[in-house]
Amino acid sequence: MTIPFSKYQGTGNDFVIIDNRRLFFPKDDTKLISRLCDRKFGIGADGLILLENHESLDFTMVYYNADGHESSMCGNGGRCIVAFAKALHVIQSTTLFMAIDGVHEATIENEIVHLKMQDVAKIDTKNTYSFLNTGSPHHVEISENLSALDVKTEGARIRYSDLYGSAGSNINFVSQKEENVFAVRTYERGVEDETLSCGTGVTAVALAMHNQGKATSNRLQLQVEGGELEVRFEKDDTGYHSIFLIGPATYVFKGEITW
Ligand SMILES: N[C@@H](CCC[C@H](N)C(=O)O)C(=O)O
Repeated sequence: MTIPFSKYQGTGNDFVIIDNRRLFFPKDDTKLISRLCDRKFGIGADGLILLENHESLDFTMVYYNADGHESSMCGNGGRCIVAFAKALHVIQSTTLFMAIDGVHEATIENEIVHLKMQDVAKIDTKNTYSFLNTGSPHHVEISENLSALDVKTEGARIRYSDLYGSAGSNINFVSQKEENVFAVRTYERGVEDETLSCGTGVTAVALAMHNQGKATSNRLQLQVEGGELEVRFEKDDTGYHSIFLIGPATYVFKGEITW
């Protein structure tokens, strides 16, 4: 069997992306997917994404974490599949596509993708953290010493705690740099490690910081280990809407696996 693939990254969150419009990919083969994502025994990636046909929209995005299991929305993966769809000539510079959390609108120009995220009506804020769903579940917590933090150990402790049960959560640690600028490090569920960036994660951080009154603007800069992202949004009585995740989505290389 031969599987052609492309590798893309969005601020260092990296993905194997496969054109599955002919539905040839064995979608239930968890071992194969985790092997392809393995950094020593495979191509290496935080996740694998399939691009498939959709009956009325431009395409469907199917997202798997590096552990081989299909998961909830991936913001950086969403930006990368838009770049991939453009390279395949499936889209030009604007698109509407389907993902697990519903329809997404996006534009791409010079590798910069503006991806519309799902509306967020509810943010649970406790003493030390906020929890919200931006397409994937996110715990957001301020860290006094972000650069020295052992994100893998501390993230795993919270992810597997009674707080989130068997479903778990992604865990984001945040440090405020300026009024509307935040540094973020994320432990990703399904990768079970820190990644260099998480799109739904920085979206959650931006909304949580605004909701807690720590940010004044509706355009926040998020510094992640792999680069910089921007989140824009509107807020009214129903919550946060018109949320956009903005940043680069970059082609890395392509190849094919044969076995
Ligand atoms: N990398 C992602 C989030 C991917 C999903 C996450 N690991 C989960 O299972 O919830 C992003 O950029 O949003």
